[in-house]
Amino acid sequence: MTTKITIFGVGLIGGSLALCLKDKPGFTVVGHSPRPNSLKRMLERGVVDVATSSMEEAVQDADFIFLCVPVGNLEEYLQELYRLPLKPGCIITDVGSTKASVAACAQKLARHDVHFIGGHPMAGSERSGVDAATTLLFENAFYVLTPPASVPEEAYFRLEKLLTYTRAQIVRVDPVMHDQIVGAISHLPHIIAVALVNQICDYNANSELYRTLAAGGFRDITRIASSDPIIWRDILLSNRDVLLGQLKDWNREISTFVSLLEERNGEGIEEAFQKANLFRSELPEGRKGAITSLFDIYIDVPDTPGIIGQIATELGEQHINLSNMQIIENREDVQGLLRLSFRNETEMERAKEHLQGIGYKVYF
Ligand SMILES: NC(=O)C1=CN([C@@H]2O[C@H](COP(=O)(O)OP(=O)(O)OC[C@H]3O[C@@H](n4cnc5c(N)ncnc54)[C@H](O)[C@@H]3O)[C@@H](O)[C@H]2O)C=CC1
Ligand SMILES: O=C(O)C(=O)Cc1ccc(O)cc1
Repeated sequence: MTTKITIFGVGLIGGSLALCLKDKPGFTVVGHSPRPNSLKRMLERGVVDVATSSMEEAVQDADFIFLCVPVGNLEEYLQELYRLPLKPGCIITDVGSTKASVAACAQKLARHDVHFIGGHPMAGSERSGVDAATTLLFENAFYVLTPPASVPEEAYFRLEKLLTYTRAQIVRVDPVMHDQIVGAISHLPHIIAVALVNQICDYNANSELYRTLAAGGFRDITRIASSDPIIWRDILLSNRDVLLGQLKDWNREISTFVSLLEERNGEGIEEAFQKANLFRSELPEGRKGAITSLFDIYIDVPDTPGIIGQIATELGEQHINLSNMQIIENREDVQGLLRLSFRNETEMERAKEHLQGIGYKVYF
């Protein structure tokens, strides 16, 4: 007997889930999109076994249905789904970055023959679309599930078992609590990163030097400001009430710094840094958090045409997943410094070893 898994919205997250589940014994992965181009691309990339624009065909006999569309579209998808004939016992889940609104919607629609369990894989990136999908995305990350009390344990365990293929750690959280916590550690930092980049963008209108000197660390800490505008518009609007409260607290934190500076209060500044230092030192290590870390190495490269392609091919041939690459400084006839970013330490270590082995000088 085959297990049919249907995915609506085969983009970064839907495509990565599809890749984790496809080719597993007894599984058939079906991708849905209303757009012919998306259907063609998901088949070309080989992330699904079957691609269809028919919602009825997609859900017919499905054991699991994943909604991986933007948060703002989850309600309309749920409403449509609940009108269709579904396999008794079918589990519907989503991957949205907020959980309270979708949980409330599913509770209103409730159907006795199917189970809705909200989900949120707490890993991702600033990139989007099926081309950015990867099997490694969820490895070593947390995957939040928010089952309502009405869902039988048997159904919860069935979903939990399926998700072991993502190699993420499942955690069970109340949806309202989820939105409070994820608002603070993911949504608020995205707002702050965008506001900070936009502030510097405005300064840059007076001198291009702002952009030039913002290389390196500034670029790293504001990576999340490059996230998809539609995905993030929906997340912020969905978690609006929580974020309005947290932004008030943020304003208070910033006002404290304004006062400390106005009063030239050096002791207060030291205390603020000490408090932050202590809390940061206690953050868990060795597991992906809500915001993905990048693992970077640097190599000297000659300034010759096609060098980036050569390095990418070298790593590709070793099946090493490169997340990003950038020339830091490259003048004609001078050695350039190439930054290579990886999503995990293992890939970074393999790249380091391989590049050293073929004669590159590697810095880390
Ligand atoms: N980007 C990230 O790192 C993470 C995102 N999420 C959540 O995952 C969901 C999907 O996000 P991503 O995969 O990043 O986005 P994406 O843009 O890569 O994929 C979204 C998919 O939904 C489809 N789609 C877009 N607009 C649609 C619409 N109006 N109606 C129907 N389909 C539409 C797109 O064609 C695409 O296949 C969102 O709910 C997001 O909150 C969860 C964890 C991490
Ligand atoms: O780019 C990053 O590191 C992210 O912050 C990814 C991310 C985006 C949305 C989520 O709900 C969870 C993780």
